Amino acid sequence: MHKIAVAGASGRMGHMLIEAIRASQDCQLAGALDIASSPAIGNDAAAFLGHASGVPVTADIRAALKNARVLIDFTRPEGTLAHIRHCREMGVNAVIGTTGFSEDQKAQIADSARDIAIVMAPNMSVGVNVTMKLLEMAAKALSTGYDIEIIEAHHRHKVDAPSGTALKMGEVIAQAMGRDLKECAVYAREGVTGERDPSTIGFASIRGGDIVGDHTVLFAGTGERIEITHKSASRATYSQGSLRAVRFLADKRKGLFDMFDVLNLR
Ligand SMILES: NC(=O)C1=CN([C@@H]2O[C@H](COP(=O)(O)OP(=O)(O)OC[C@H]3O[C@@H](n4cnc5c(N)ncnc54)[C@H](OP(=O)(O)O)[C@@H]3O)[C@@H](O)[C@H]2O)C=CC1
Ligand SMILES: O=C(O)C1=N[C@H](C(=O)O)C[C@H](O)C1
Repeated sequence: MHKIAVAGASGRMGHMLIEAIRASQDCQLAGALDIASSPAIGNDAAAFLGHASGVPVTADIRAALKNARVLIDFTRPEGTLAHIRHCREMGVNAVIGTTGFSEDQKAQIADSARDIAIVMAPNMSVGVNVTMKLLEMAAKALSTGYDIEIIEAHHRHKVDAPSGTALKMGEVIAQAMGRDLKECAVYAREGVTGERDPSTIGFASIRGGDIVGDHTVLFAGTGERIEITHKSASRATYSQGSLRAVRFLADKRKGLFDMFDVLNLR
């Protein structure tokens, strides 16, 4: 049985994960963590489902990790970093779905992976990760003569932009084309921008309503354009992907992995 603690237990993804763990045959909820200001603190972690899991939501990270073998964390970068420090001390592996990390924060996570095993990915869905492979192939074949624009749309509550998935798509494309995303990304356009530099990769973010997560990469050439699109209709794909990552980590002691490793897409 995979004994799992969930951070951000009363968030959108926290609820999806607790539901998915409850429905699975091989996973068990072993801890539920949220920030001290959360109204869920002290409640049963599955109360929102009308069930009793016997696991209370706590703001005490060490209490949440005490009976767990792995932490699944979909919170905020500063929260994830604090949680991972405790995972490292207590020898608990981690699945990180949080997005919006700085380069320095990513380096801190990579350092923790010298002592514990971590799967970190901005998108846990199988479909998105397969889409990344399609993009790699398209980018190699369309490396000249096509302008690349990445358009993403998410719900009104999302706090980071561009999405972690859009940034990862940009990295995959840039790498396939021998470019460095840090040098060629254009995140905003306004006013007299001049003509488009063909070496750039543009990003556009839309926020509204309850859009779960849409990503389109446009390869715009002369006389034709190719659009590769993924649309999420439910967060269940993210929670199911996270449980696949938990199973993947079961025999791992240390190292930093992503969903390409979990899904054998490398
Ligand atoms: N990798 C993937 O497949 C996916 C990644 N994500 C990412 O996961 C993250 C969470 O998304 P979502 O569930 O929609 O967000 P929510 O805001 O619904 O949930 C976040 C949870 O974390 C808690 N939280 C907020 N700040 C902190 C903090 N500083 N420390 C600890 N906990 C904190 C929130 O508590 P409170 O509500 O009380 O503030 C809440 O319980 C985002 O970064 C998002 O981009 C989302 C979906 C899929
Ligand atoms: O915040 C979200 O909702 C999502 N965030 C992830 C991202 O930033 O890429 C993944 C998914 O698109 C949903």
